[in-house]
Amino acid sequence: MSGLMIGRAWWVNVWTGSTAETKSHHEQYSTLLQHTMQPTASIRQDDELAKYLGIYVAISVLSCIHGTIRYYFVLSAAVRASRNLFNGLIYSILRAPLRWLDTVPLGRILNRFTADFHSIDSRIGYDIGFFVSKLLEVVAVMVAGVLVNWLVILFALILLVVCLKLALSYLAGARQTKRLESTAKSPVFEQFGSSLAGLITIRAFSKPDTYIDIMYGKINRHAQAWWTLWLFNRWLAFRMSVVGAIFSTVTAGLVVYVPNITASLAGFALSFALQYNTAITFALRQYANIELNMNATERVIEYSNIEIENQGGADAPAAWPTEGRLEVHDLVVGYAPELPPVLNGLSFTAESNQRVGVVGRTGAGKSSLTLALFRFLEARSGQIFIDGLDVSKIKLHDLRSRLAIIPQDPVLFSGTVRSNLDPFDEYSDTELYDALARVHLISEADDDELTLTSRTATPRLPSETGTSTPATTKKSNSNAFTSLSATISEGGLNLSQGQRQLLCLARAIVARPKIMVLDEATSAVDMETDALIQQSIRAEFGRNATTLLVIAHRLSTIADFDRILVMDAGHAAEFGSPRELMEIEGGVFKNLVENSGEKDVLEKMIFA
Ligand SMILES: Nc1ncnc2c1ncn2[C@@H]1O[C@H](COP(=O)(O)OP(=O)(O)OP(=O)(O)O)[C@@H](O)[C@H]1O
Repeated sequence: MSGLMIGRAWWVNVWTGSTAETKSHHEQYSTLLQHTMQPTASIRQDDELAKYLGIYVAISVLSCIHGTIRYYFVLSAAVRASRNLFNGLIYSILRAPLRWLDTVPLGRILNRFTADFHSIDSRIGYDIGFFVSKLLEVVAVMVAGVLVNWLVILFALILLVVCLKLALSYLAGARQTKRLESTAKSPVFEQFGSSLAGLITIRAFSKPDTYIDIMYGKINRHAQAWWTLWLFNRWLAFRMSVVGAIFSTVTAGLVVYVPNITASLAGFALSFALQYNTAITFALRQYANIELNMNATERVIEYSNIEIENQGGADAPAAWPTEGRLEVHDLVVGYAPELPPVLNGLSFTAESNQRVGVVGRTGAGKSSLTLALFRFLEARSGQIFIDGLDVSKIKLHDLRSRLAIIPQDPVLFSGTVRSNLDPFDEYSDTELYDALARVHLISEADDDELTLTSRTATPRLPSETGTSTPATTKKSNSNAFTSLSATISEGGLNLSQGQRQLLCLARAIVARPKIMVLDEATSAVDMETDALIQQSIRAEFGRNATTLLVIAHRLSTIADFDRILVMDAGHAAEFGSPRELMEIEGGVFKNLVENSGEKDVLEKMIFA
């Protein structure tokens, strides 16, 4: 019989693993039951039995308490902590400086928002709750042990020390491996994101297999770390089970061979050994899990503490800018402290409502000027004044909300034509259709018709109407945007590049800012549509309305503007009216006009 008991204790510990807890409960109750059912009167009437039963009731009550703590305090605290972490991360990422966004790969940021937040949301709260519950169980079982026999506690302490030592050894290796595992996940995200973005190019060059191999390589590197982590886990689990089994076996041996031990104490000691072992094993494993998953918290906090753009400053007057006068004084700007400046003492002034064209060779600093205007690049020295107000002294939000830009790469969001044109729902349908007509995404005839009707046309995708090619004529675009509810997919991918630019232009027309920057905003549309749009820009942002800063690769776009800024190596090589610049012998602008291939047209525009 004693041999059977020892054997069973060993079997339960070594081979049942995670179900050991359930088994141990079963064990202790069946032991008690066996004792209760013993025909020996001395055991049935044993006073001690009542004491042990009382202890089990106390453990059950504690179990209810730790259940409550686990679900109502620990988990809800974890949810609150996760929400705070998420808010902190999103706040930082949205205000991260340009340089940080340039240098940190998107995959790393995605990893924080996906895998790390999965650990924080789903694992840590659960692990803490489980750890607390098992810790309380350990305490309860130990208290029960003290009440029964000090000898049992001696063994319990030995077991605790051995398990702690094992857990610490495990953590020393697993901690680093977990870091490696988290780091190895980011390249998988990066590779996936960039492959998706370049899918058409990859297929065009018939290189899908190469990219699949690269992807497998990155997945393998991640899997290596993940596999090693699980080996660590098994290492700990096996050793804990062996130690537990030894502890149970020794206890069972004591029960059999110690003279004068009562049946109730024997039953208690055995069930105690099993339950204590399970509790301590799970408590330590959960603690280890918490520590490893805290790695995700550490990574999120790291990105929440990045140096963000300076948001402070004075409030800009409510109506600012009223005139739209732009002055740039000796502006020096660089992309990073360690990089050379890309604007080197740039100076020019755009008077109120003037149209200024910006030209120059690739890399001359045209786009950098627009970034400096919006303070994506902070000035190293020099100032930008708008209506006499130094833009570096006002709140970033005030500055960026009062100016408008149409960048080289138009930005559209998944939604509808309406949500892209008017994200804050501030304008009527009539105004939005007018804007679409002005950029020739719908024809004037469509606009008139739509203005008269209720505009409840069924949403139609440009692809469904066969107009997914760039806007060319009024007629060919007439159906694409006739419903403001028409769907725009993520990044405007169901539109052509030219249509995306035009939609951005329509968005700017609706907002009617006092200063507007167009960075090669119509570079992807054909000549005919470009000419129509230029007409619209002149009509919409003409005299007494808006100061326009237009970066253009086609000289015809800006040839009749009020001022031309010719940039070279980050400074103003020439600045003046097109006529004045044409009179400079050997001047850069004059050279550009003469070598453009449309000299006659341009001269006609300039000297008209
Ligand atoms: N994100 C960046 N990080 C570091 N340097 C940059 C970055 N973007 C541009 N530069 C550098 O700044 C300089 C000016 O670039 P910018 O894009 O302003 O030129 P550009 O005149 O607009 O050219 P393009 O007509 O080709 O758009 C270039 O030398 C370029 O290498």
